[in-house]
Amino acid sequence: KDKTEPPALSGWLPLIGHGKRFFINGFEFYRSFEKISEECLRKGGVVTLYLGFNKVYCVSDPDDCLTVMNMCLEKSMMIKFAKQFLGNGLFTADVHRWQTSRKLLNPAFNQKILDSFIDIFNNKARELANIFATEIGKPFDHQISLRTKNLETICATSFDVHDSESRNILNQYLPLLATLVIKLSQRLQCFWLHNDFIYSLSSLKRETDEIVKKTKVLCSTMIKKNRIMRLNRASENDATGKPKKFIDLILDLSEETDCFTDEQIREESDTVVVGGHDTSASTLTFAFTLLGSHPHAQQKLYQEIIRVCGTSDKDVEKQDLSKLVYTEAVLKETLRLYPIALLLPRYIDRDVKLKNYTLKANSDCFVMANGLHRHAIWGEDAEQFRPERWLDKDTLPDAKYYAAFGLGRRSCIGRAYALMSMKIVVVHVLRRFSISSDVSKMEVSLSIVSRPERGHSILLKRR
Ligand code: HEM
Repeated sequence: KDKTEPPALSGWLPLIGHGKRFFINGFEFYRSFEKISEECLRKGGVVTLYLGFNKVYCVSDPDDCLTVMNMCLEKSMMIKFAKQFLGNGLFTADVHRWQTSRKLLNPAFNQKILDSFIDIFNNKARELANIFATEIGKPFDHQISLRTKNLETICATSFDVHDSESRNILNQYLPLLATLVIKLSQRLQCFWLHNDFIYSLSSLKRETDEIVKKTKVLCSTMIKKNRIMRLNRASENDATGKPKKFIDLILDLSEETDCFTDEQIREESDTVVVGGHDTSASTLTFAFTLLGSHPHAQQKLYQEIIRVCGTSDKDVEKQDLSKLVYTEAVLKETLRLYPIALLLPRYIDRDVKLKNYTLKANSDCFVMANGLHRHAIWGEDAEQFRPERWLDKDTLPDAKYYAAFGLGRRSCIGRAYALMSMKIVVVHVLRRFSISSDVSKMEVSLSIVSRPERGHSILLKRR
């Protein structure tokens, strides 16, 4: 027996390996990965999982997670399934392409441009609170309006979408994106469809192609509209030195360099929309459910909000954001307990030496954010929702072990965007309503990202 090879996960079966742990519904899939990460932690932080004959390493030891993420920038074959839709956009791109695109697109997410979005963030958060106001006094599923508003926000900050035609596009976009995520997750879970040839013969491929086609048309229409508007505005952005929105930056780059073809602009645009709306919507759904079940934390949060932003309905201002320390702690703690990207899949392109084992080249690896976030480094209360842990620098583990936005160089480009926009939503909602809920009833499901699926409803009371 090769002592450098990590121990196998329990429950291996001939031919299918651990495939049974995948071929299940979304709730069971989430639960399955909770169990895998528990076993992984018990067995020392690294285990091997087999999907048919394919080997996938699962890693949750903090230092080993960092080693993998620093050494391996290539995404695993399973992430590349999403290329059918996102092509060589940042999230799915091969490393070589990714390096160029990431450098060119970083400026679309810098602090200066984020600051210019503050009015949009405030307006959208206020609209959301107005929708919540119609639901007072009865339990309701806040996830639906969060998804809709977040999609509107990401599109309003990345593109110019103002007229009724653009709004019409957005209405069609949301259900198509939701269906696509389900279809891509189905391929991930049916491990025999990981083989490109078998997949090419499947009805799932044909159905997915159909939805991809429709989604591409919507995004391309939005890009075309922006191209025309940009021509009409001439080079106004350059003249005034105003920071460029994502779409203006990428259209300029496509003219100045040969880095982005029309299809690549579409791929990057869809990537930003997909990466930017559902993740924040799920995080806020978790956060409000957790706050509703932890009145003490909610009260502390409310006190901070009225101290920094006041009780009136005025906008959150730029200088308020850094003072919303507990608000940020609540969001980080939510993502520690419920990381939206439960798994960070990487391709192991060379032998990777870990503390006790060696991961062999040409295999896949899941860096398990849920295991890492519940590791002993977080203390004995790692299972509990305790935003205060973020305020105590003496006991808080090093920031490099927090994987909610990924680890290492290939982490989330929208991290600062996400924290800023979510803080503003929390202020607008908490200032107007108190929340109650029962997180013990919440069931989480995993389809690409994790999301609350049942039992997460909240009850609002006007303050
Ligand atoms: C709470 C909100 C968010 C969470 C939890 C989140 C999480 C993540 C994670 C974990 C990754 C890395 C995945 C990996 O290593 O395999 C990632 C990548 C990415 N995210 Fe986010 N994200 C959020 C919000 C956003 C927003 C608002 C945007 C856009 C405005 C965005 C755009 C992206 C993009 C484009 C990538 C790919 C980056 C690259 O490979 O260079 N995300 N995100």
